[in-house]
Amino acid sequence: MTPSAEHPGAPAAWYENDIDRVLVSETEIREKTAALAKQIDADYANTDGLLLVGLFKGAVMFMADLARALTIPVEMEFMALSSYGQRVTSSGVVRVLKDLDTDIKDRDVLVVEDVVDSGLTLSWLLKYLPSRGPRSVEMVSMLRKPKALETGINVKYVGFDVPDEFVVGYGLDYSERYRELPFVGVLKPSVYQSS
Ligand SMILES: O=P(O)(O)OC[C@H]1O[C@H](OP(=O)(O)OP(=O)(O)O)[C@H](O)[C@@H]1O
Ligand code: HPA
Ligand SMILES: [Mg+2]
Repeated sequence: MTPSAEHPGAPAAWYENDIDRVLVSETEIREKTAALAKQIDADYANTDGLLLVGLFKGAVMFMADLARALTIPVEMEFMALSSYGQRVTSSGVVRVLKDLDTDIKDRDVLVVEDVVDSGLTLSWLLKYLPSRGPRSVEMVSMLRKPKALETGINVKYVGFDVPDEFVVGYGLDYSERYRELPFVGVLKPSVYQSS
């Protein structure tokens, strides 16, 4: 599908030349978010409030949509971790750019991610968060790549399994661009091979 397929008649947008194809459309994202929220609502129905921990910057769009789709009360916290910078492969090193502002002791924590790719970011968090004494830690990610499955990280709630291609949109960037696109698309390799 081309980016404009969901908005027929709209003029070609600035990003159309950079996107090879749409992998997950706006509509699919909306429907999947509602389905995930329903599942999470049910699983946490008997707890006294869920703490969503979103990872800046990528998870911002998903965090905002998921929080509004849930019907149980939530609190929202953010951490900023970075391992990709201006690259299309992980640097292998997770940098903490912003830590939690709140005590998570005895809280039910749900980490909210845009994508689990090599799994490095989430495996680092899975070592870090338990040292702060939460009652439980689970994860939800809108996207998961095949490498993450190989690492055996248990992401309880997954939106879409996507192929091992560099994707952008719905929070995901290449060199800080494309985060605002409402869909997830495959970036043409020519965009990053030429820069
Ligand atoms: O499973 P991994 O290979 O660790 O990759 C996943 C992480 O990488 C991206 O973050 P990035 O470091 O690009 O920071 P950003 O969210 O600010 O773009 C993405 O948002 C995930 O947090
Ligand atoms: O495919 C991706 N796109 C953007 N950011 C990412 N961080 C890990 N994988 C990706
Ligand atoms: Mg990034």
